Amino acid sequence: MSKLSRDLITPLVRLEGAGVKRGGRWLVRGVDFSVSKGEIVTLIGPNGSGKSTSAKMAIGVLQPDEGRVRREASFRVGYVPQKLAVDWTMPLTVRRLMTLTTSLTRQEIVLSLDAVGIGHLIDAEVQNLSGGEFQRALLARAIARKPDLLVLDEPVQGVDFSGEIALYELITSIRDKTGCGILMISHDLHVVMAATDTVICLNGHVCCRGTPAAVSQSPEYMRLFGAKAGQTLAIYNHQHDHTHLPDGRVQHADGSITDHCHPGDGHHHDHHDGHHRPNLSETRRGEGVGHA
Ligand SMILES: Nc1ncnc2c1ncn2[C@@H]1O[C@H](COP(=O)(O)OP(=O)(O)OP(=O)(O)O)[C@@H](O)[C@H]1O
Repeated sequence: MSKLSRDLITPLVRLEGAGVKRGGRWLVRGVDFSVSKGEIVTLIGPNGSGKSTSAKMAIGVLQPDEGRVRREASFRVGYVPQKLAVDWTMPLTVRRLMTLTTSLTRQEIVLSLDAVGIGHLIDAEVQNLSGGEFQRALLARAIARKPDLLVLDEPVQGVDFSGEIALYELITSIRDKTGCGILMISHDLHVVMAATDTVICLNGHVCCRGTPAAVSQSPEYMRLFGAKAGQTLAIYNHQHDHTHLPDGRVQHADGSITDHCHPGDGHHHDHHDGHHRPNLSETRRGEGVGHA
């Protein structure tokens, strides 16, 4: 088999029925997804639904307590964390931020900062960066490692709408130029990067998965957000047939409550085709559908 065709079919990472248990409680269970080279996978789901936990299993920071995670031997990860454990009372320049955990040459630092459009901020204090500039600095830090898999935990937090579009364009161009796989955690339940190949919706398990809708093509969407937004963002509109209650029980569409999900519920692994197809339709940004 040629290297190229092997690369196309061998995922960089694959989670198979993976779960993490802490203090007698399953944080996530039955998580199945993979990321291949050049592929963009976006995890969505409410707060506490297991997005970060699943991403941490993918990169090996957390070991699964059940199921398994297969990783391509010796692949390199670039990780943009949701939070950075930094003492913000201490002055810190962008240059120093780049080398907090890895050693990089000056040229590697300059090239990475230039690649994300903030080469001029190399000596700026991190505390003074705007939300968008800070996210770019974190992105530069991750791509400096020349990763095969780039993991981005909420890359657009603290960034306004036009900054969000610009960041998503940047992430897509990094994928196009380097061919790395991207695993992204989205802060939004319904709006994802249009270039996403697969959306995985988590709620303690995989509730549903699919491609983002081509809403971005609709004239109404373009009128609302402009043609540029349409190229960058897409709506993932989906409806679940059950709700996970805070105490771990499950409320079904008919109002009944059980300890576990029914076999016919929107679990990916209970469906014959393996996928619970989302209902894709034209929805405006911010118009939510009920999330289970
Ligand atoms: N080490 C741990 N011990 C116990 N519980 C944990 C641990 N780490 C995470 N959790 C819990 O696991 C659940 C999933 O957390 P996780 O951070 O994966 O969710 P998330 O979907 O990324 O959330 P958010 O959108 O708020 O970032 C949460 O209820 C969290 O409190």
